[in-house]
Amino acid sequence: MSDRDDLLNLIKELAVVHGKVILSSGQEADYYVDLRRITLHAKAAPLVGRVLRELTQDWDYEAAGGLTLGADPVGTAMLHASGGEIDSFVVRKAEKKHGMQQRVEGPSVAGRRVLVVEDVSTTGGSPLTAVEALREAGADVVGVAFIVDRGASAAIEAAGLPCRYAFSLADLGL
Ligand SMILES: O=P(O)(O)OC[C@H]1O[C@H](OP(=O)(O)OP(=O)(O)O)[C@H](O)[C@@H]1O
Ligand SMILES: O=C(O)c1cc(=O)[nH]c(=O)[nH]1
Repeated sequence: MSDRDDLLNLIKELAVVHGKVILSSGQEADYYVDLRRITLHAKAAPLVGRVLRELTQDWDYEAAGGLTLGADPVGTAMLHASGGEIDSFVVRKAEKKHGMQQRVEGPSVAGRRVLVVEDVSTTGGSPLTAVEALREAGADVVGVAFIVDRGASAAIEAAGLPCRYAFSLADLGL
């Protein structure tokens, strides 16, 4: 079995939760894909890194990350995966008020080509918030990549950014 097959099986087994939930956007839904159960899982996290590196292997970027918290272990998994050295970064939901007062944490992204990642995206609001903060920090955003697309890829593309994802809702049987 491939890394992609192994990751898909783990997501189906561990992360799909049925029942009424409120999503980040305020929308109501009948199921949740809790990918923190995957991105923080000993066996699944390395698969996330390899699958997203493979998915974006023809894109030229020097660092990967996104809006905290869902994106954080995705960027870190990619940093640890083979395929050439990349950094990671964390985009805070708001600028830190003390210390270095950064919105984007990690090695500087100014003047560098970066990839925005997410665990799962529904509206595109979270990755597009990260894109805006990264551009303000002087980064060149080359594209956006998710583990699961819950419908956001059209909004990302409408904003003029290429978007790729490892799995659709149909892949998950949802
Ligand atoms: O913004 P959307 O494109 O619709 O995507 C949904 C967002 O919801 C989740 O995070 P959540 O807002 O629950 O916050 P967390 O990462 O801090 O847990 C997920 O990690 C995405 O960031
Ligand atoms: O839209 C969201 O907030 C959302 C949906 C989902 O399935 N999983 C998740 O972590 N967030």
